[in-house]
Parts: sequence; C-alpha cells; structure tokens
Amino acid sequence: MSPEDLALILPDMKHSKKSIAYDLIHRWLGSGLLTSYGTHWQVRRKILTPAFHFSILQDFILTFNESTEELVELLKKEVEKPPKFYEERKLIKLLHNFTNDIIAKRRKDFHQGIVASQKKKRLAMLDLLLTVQKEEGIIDDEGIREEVDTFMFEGHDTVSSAINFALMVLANHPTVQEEIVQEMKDVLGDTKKKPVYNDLQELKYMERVIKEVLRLYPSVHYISRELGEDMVTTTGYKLRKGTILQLHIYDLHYNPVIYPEPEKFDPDRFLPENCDKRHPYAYIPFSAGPRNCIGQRFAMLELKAVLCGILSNFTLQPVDTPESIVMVEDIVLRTKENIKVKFVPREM
Ligand code: HEM
Repeated sequence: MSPEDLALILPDMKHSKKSIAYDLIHRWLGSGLLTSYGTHWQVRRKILTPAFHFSILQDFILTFNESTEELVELLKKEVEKPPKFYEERKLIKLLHNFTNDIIAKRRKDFHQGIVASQKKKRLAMLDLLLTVQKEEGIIDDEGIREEVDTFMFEGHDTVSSAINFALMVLANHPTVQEEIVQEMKDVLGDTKKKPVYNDLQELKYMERVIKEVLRLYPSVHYISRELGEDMVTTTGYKLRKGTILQLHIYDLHYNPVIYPEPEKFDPDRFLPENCDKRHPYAYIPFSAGPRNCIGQRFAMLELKAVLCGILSNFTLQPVDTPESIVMVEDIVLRTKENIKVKFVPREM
C-alpha cells in the first residue's frame, strides 16, 4: 500500500503484465486493452489513444449533460419520497402505542387486584415487572415498555420464522409428519384434545423434529459480540480487545464435520445417544452461556402447541421446497418470498 512501492511497479513496463487475478474476466473480455500485454497491448493502445483526444472529448459534453439531467430528475423523485427516518419514527410510534396499550390495560387489572401477587407465586412477565415496580421501584414506566417491546419482538419474530420453516419441512417429509401425528394420538388419545403442559413435554419425537428445523433454519442466524479482552482462538488467530465478532450460528449448524450431510433433514441427529457425542456448543439456536435465550422453553412449548393444532386439522403438502426458497438475512432468518404450503383438511 505504500506510494514508494507503487512507484517501483507501475511506471516500469517490465511489470506491465496483468496477473492471474484477471483470468476470471478473460473469457468475457478476451485480449482487450484491459487484459492484454506486450506488443498486442501496445498496438491496441496506439489505435485507441486518439479516441480520447481533447477534440473528441469536447463532443461528449452534450451527452454527459443530457444524461446527468435524466439522473438528476430520478434523484429529485427519490428525494421527494419521505426519508426513512420519518418512516421509522412513524412505525416505532405505532409499536410503542401498541405496547403502551397492553401495559395500561394490565396495569388497570393489576390495581384492581385481579393479579394475585403473593410473594411465593411466580408471575408472568408483565405482572412481575409491575409488581417489582410497585414493591421495589427499581424499574420505571419506560423500562417496562422497553422490556415488553423486547419480548414482543424476540418472542414473536423468532417463533413465527420457526413455524414457517417447520411447516415447509413437514410438508416435504410426509412420513415425518405422520410419525408426529401418531405420537400426538399416543400422547393425547383423542387428538382433538388441546394439549396441556405435560402432554407437550411428552412429545419427544416432535421435539427432535423442531430441533432439527432450528438446526437447518435457526431463526437467529448469527449473533455478535465485542471482545472484552485480547484472546487467541483455538486455531491460533490473535484477536484484540474491542474486535467485533460475528458468531455464525447458521454456518455452525451446517458444518459437515459435526453434521454429516448437513443439508439433509434428519431428526435422529437429536436422539439422546447422538447428542451425547456432540460438543455442547455445536448446536446453539438459542445461543449458550449466561446470555442465552431466556424464552427458549417458552418457544419450544409454543412451537409444539402450534404444530399440534395445525397437524390435528390439516395434512401439509409441499408447494415450496428447501431448494425453491431463497433465504434473506434479516435480524431474523427469513425468505425472499412467503413460503407456500398446501393445507388439506384432515379427519383424525
Ligand atoms: C425459536 C424461537 C427463538 C429463538 C431461535 C431464539 C433465539 C435467541 C438467541 C440466539 C438469543 C441470543 C441473542 C444474542 O446473543 O444477541 C436470544 C436471546 C433472547 N431471547 Fe430468544 N429465541 C427464541 C424465542 C424467544 C422467546 C419466545 C422469547 C420470549 C418470550 C425470547 C426472548 C429472548 C430475550 C429477552 C433474549 C435476550 C436475553 C439476554 O440477553 O439476556 N426468545 N434468543
């Protein structure tokens, strides 16, 4: 990168041959001026140089100006569109109003004593926050709203992403779907029965299926950390304090050394005997360590309840396939187009 070194290379025709890096465009551009060298290049350069003579360039100014005018008109239209900041402010206001309404409603019930607040009894999240505010005063109204927004986002977008992918996977694996339905019959007896907590806990096969869905389609596909102190990785990279680390859960889950044939959907990867052999950090859809997902058990129960409801009423048939969808890296894993699945009414 030094100017002194560049001055050694660029003026000297001994070093004028382009490197192997240009081979990539060779089939496209052949031995044109950019890629050629030696006398071939020299002849071409001599032919073409007059085309960039001052007198020729003058004639181009009109074209430059006409095209610039077109560009400016396009830019004017863009500038007239409301800038993203205002759009974001409007949407955030909508979201905050939504959560504020929920909090206000709950607060009213709370003051009327509808929520029992005995010391020992565990409270759901919002009641807990309201109780702590009232009894200990360590969180204010804004703090409560922040947490309700956080959980609304973390709890909703992650689970809805997982539901979408789970339905597509089940539609594409009819035998897996039928095995889940059989397990539901075994556990629930009458499959129209709504599952209770213990039923959901017993749906072990369904759990392995959900785990494999979250391996292939981890709703939170990457997380990021700022390194708190210097460190050397196990492969010998030296990293400085303050380095931004991107921890790629998605790629970890597709490591063929850990998961042979990583693209293959195989719930048996999560049979206890197969999990035992795996590194505890080889499967981390909910992250791991002290800042792991606080809602992971909630999420698993919710996913099971949703699948029970859907599978007891519908047989899923494929429209989209794992090959037809295009992934999009949003904060949460998404697809470019909505995933399509066919729902056929099912008689249990
Ligand atoms: C399939 C569903 C879900 C997945 C895959 C998932 C995944 C994750 C991951 C990977 C993290 C770590 C984020 C990071 O390090 O930046 C996380 C954190 C978190 N999750 Fe979830 N999550 C799910 C469902 C839920 C649900 C249902 C809730 C709440 C009801 C929830 C609430 C949270 C919260 C509050 C955190 C931050 C925890 C902290 O930093 O102490 N998540 N989740």
